[in-house]
Amino acid sequence: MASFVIEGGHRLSGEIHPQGAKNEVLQIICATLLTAEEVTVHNIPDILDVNNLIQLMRDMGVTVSKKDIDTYSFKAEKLDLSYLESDEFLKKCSSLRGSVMLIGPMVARFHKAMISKPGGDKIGRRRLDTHFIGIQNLGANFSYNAEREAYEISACELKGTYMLLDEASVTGTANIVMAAVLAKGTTTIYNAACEPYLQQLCKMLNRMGARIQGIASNLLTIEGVDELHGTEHTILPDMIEVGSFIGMAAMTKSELTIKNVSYENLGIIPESFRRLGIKLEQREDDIYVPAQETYQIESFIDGSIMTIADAPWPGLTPDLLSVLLVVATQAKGSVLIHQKMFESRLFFVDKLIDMGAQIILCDPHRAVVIGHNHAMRLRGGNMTSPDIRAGIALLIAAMSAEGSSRIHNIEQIDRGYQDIERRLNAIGARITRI
Ligand SMILES: CC(=O)N[C@H]1[C@@H](OP(=O)(O)OP(=O)(O)OC[C@H]2O[C@@H](n3ccc(=O)[nH]c3=O)[C@H](O)[C@@H]2O)O[C@H](CO)[C@@H](O)[C@@H]1O
Ligand SMILES: C=C(OP(=O)(O)O)C(=O)O
Repeated sequence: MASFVIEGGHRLSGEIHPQGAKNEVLQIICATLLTAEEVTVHNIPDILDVNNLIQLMRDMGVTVSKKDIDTYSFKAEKLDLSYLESDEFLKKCSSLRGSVMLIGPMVARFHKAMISKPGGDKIGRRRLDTHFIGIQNLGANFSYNAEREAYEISACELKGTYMLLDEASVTGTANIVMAAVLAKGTTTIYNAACEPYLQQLCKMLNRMGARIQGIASNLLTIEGVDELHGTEHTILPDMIEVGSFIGMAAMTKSELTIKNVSYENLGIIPESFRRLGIKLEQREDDIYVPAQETYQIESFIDGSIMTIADAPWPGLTPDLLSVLLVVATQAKGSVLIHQKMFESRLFFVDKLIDMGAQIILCDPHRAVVIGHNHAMRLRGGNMTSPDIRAGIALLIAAMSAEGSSRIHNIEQIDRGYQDIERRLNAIGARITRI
């Protein structure tokens, strides 16, 4: 397991470019299975989760060509269906959360799929009911093979229907949409998730010949078609990385320009940082964060203590709460961070408390942060990254801390942040991978 050694206290300056969005590209790559024709995808980030999925596609028999540094084409003309039943395939799926989204396209085009319990971060229970019930509603059968700890899914023909999802699951909605585009008749999905990841997926599917209406809303209507065609697609900048860089600039009192952020697709993210008192400006499609000696957390209009909570899009993504929490430790004022969706994502705060942060963990979902107003610097520490976003939050804490820190298990960070130490060192950080 690799580690980062971070020498804290260095200001950053200059420009940084966000990578392509991890959570979008996982959906897009799975969707390339829906056609026998070539799909070319630009702005693919070079990160562990994505590289593992690309390798899985190759193993399945998809012709994958690397056309440029961040451009790949996928041609799923024929698949090795026997590989999908192999122990190796099941093992690979179990270490990759995004692999669950193979079910929708596989059942739609090849009438069968097999999947082990998918991996991803250990951030609490992560149920798959929305995926399974949605695809069952379209006519697929699911059976659990206890010996192999895998689900076998089959369907002669999928038929469109109306469904009201029990929760607006991001990957669940993507899976159902990918199944429904080739189903007979019309599918209506209410309480659909509508993150930019999904908007991008639906737009790409429409370019491939699908008929999806209601994009960007929680009511999608999908008229099934017989087949889909090849297309080209460009992944949006990763909004979670953009937010992580805003937090990093504020914590290290740095002046930073985050380039080409696709501002219109950031939703409530910039405003959430502003509520912590962080100044940021939209300059064309860049975000400029000025160097700030201090930032003051706002109160609600009635004077009550600020709460920052996650919610399904267009609410605040849960993937940025760990970053917002760490940034609050150096703000002036107090804030309640309420992680409603996941139940084990806040436990990393004990590491911040060890570094000197003032945080009360009220329960697994809520933490009160009492900001130091930079009067007391965090101390460097020795810690392990429990999940991808806690990992980047700890990295931000270490970059702002006094002295040197060590973060273990940085594979968690590599899962979602491309070449992060090189990019941060280029703007003034001191991070060494060992
Ligand atoms: C590969 C990928 O794209 N991963 C993202 C995706 O995971 P993923 O699609 O797995 O997450 P889901 O949207 O299914 O659900 C996330 C968690 O939130 C809960 N939940 C969800 C919706 C809702 O309305 N109410 C509710 O409580 C679920 O029970 C679950 O515990 O979406 C999550 C939620 O934005 C993000 O953290 C993950 O980074
Ligand atoms: C939780 C995340 O990823 P995954 O769903 O892949 O575990 C994330 O990106 O913050």
